[in-house]
Amino acid sequence: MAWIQIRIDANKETADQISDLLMDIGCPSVTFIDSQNNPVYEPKPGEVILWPETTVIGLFEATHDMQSVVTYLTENMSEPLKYKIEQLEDKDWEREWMDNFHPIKFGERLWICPSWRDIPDPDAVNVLLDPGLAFGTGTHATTSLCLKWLEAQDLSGKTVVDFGCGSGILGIAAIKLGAERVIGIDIDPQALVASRDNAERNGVADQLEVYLPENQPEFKADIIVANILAQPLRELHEIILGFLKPHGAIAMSGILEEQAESVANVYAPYVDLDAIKQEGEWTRVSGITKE
Ligand SMILES: C[S@@+](CC[C@H](N)C(=O)[O-])C[C@H]1O[C@@H](n2cnc3c(N)ncnc32)[C@H](O)[C@@H]1O
Repeated sequence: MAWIQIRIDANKETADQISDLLMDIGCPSVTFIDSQNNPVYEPKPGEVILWPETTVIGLFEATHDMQSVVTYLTENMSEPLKYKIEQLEDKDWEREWMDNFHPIKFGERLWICPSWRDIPDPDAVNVLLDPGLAFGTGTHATTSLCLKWLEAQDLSGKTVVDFGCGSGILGIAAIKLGAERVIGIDIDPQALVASRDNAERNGVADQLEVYLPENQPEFKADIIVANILAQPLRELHEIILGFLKPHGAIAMSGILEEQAESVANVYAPYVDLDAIKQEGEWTRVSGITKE
């Protein structure tokens, strides 16, 4: 497959924002390089990039409309966009990209493994997921916070909602950790396709249902995990809490450190909240519903 990349000048303050914006528009691979010369680097969950001058590289299929990428970044960035767009030689790049992704462990027993790598521990709970598929691959701190929370729950026989399912990574992990049924909900139809494909690849398709919000059926779940953003988490709190049975467990991420208190305040009347958990600049708000 042919590829095209956008190289964007960034710094310590803007690198994460640019990475998040690229992921928002479905960029299948975001990497950082030190503008002063260090090798290509995929940050670990929650890791903060420290180089003063960083280049953020977003990779797209060659047919992608790069003008729409530039427009989206320009409209949403806090600083003027400085970038270069380059066509890539296929083979060398693909090799380098694949070399950069390794299985990642979350908690005691959960691994997210790219399909081209050996599974480090066949007896562990292994989710196969390729970083080439957008919408969440475990390398982002918000996904990591949710995976660690799920790994610590007793999911046996439970019904779980994956709200903002993206790649389906959280729902698939929940099934592999013991959940009986997962309902994935996303506003993006492509995310529903990706979730279904990934569930099939992991042999759990018969336990995962996916819906657009307007099509979701009536149901009550034991657990909900919602990795979207602070604003929709606040605005949709009645809908989100409405999915849960009494004393259901909820974990939310996609919440920046400075937004955590405002999300917690909205949920506090209905949820006995745990201590807020943080990775890098991202947080997780979780707890058990009071009724
Ligand atoms: C950051 S991704 C999370 C993907 C995956 N669950 C993870 O943890 O890596 C957020 C997902 O939420 C979806 N989303 C955003 N707002 C939503 C809403 N109001 N209702 C449902 N899904 C939403 C987006 O389309 C996107 O797929």
